[in-house]
Amino acid sequence: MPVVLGPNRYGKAETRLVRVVRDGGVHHIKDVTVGSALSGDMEAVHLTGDNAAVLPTDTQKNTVYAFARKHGVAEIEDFAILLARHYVESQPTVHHARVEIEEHFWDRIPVSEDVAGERGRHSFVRSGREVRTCAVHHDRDGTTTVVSGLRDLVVLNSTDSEFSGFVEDEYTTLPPTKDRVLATAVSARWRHLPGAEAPGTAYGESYDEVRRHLLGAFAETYSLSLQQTLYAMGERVLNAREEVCEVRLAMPNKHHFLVDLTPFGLDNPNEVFHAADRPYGLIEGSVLRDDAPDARFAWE
Ligand SMILES: O=c1[nH]c(=O)c2[nH]c(=O)[nH]c2[nH]1
Repeated sequence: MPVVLGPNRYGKAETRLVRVVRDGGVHHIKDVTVGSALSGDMEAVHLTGDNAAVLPTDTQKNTVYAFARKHGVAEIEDFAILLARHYVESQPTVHHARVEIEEHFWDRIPVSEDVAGERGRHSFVRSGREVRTCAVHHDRDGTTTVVSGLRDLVVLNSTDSEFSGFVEDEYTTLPPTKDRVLATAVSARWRHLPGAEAPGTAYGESYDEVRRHLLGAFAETYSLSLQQTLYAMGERVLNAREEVCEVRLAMPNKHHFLVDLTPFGLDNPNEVFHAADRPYGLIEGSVLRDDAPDARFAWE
């Protein structure tokens, strides 16, 4: 039976890079995980083993470290754009590059003024914060797409959440509730309008603001379902941030079940919960401007 090569890409996944910037005794660290995936004239390597078109994944890893030294790592989107364009522009056989980066936050460990003054400020504790993400594509036709995001942003409302009025069939046992705990770990990705990748785009400020609006909408929405909360979060970002044209959210419903304490002669007025970890509801959705331009490969 005749077979053909389908879509393919290759690259180096999860290159771990930590960069230390020294400002006298005050140090700053940037901790990122970089993945690159290239595609283009790759028929020969798959069909005959001819590697002439292949920029080794080892070289891609080295490029990440060399670029960190040459260009620094400021906003992850800018670093990803730099790398993606470099692969396409320097390699005739590479037609398309995807670079994804995750940033892991560190907090400074407070030290007493005496120690800080004498020995500097160079101690950090890994933050319990979310992970910041981005995925950049650059294509030989000149198109660059930028998707920013975050994951593991864990949030909880201890009231102002209901879930009732749902379909009940012969398998339904869930009691309707007018007051429940609503908790989730938000994964959000947002697509920047084309052109947003122009140098100088303030990705850091954009990130902080989108995060602020996601949290604000979660906290301020009286929730009738996680689906409704998801939409409100996406809508808030789109109304507030003109550089964003689409928001995709994935939110696991981290169920909190009221524990039955009657065997112990105790009541439980919405106070003691079992925080279950699985299975969990998974609510996913996209919210976009009605005039959002075609996403092309942005989400791939
Ligand atoms: O917000 C919710 N949406 C659902 O679709 C659902 N289904 C369920 O069992 N609990 C919930 N909660």
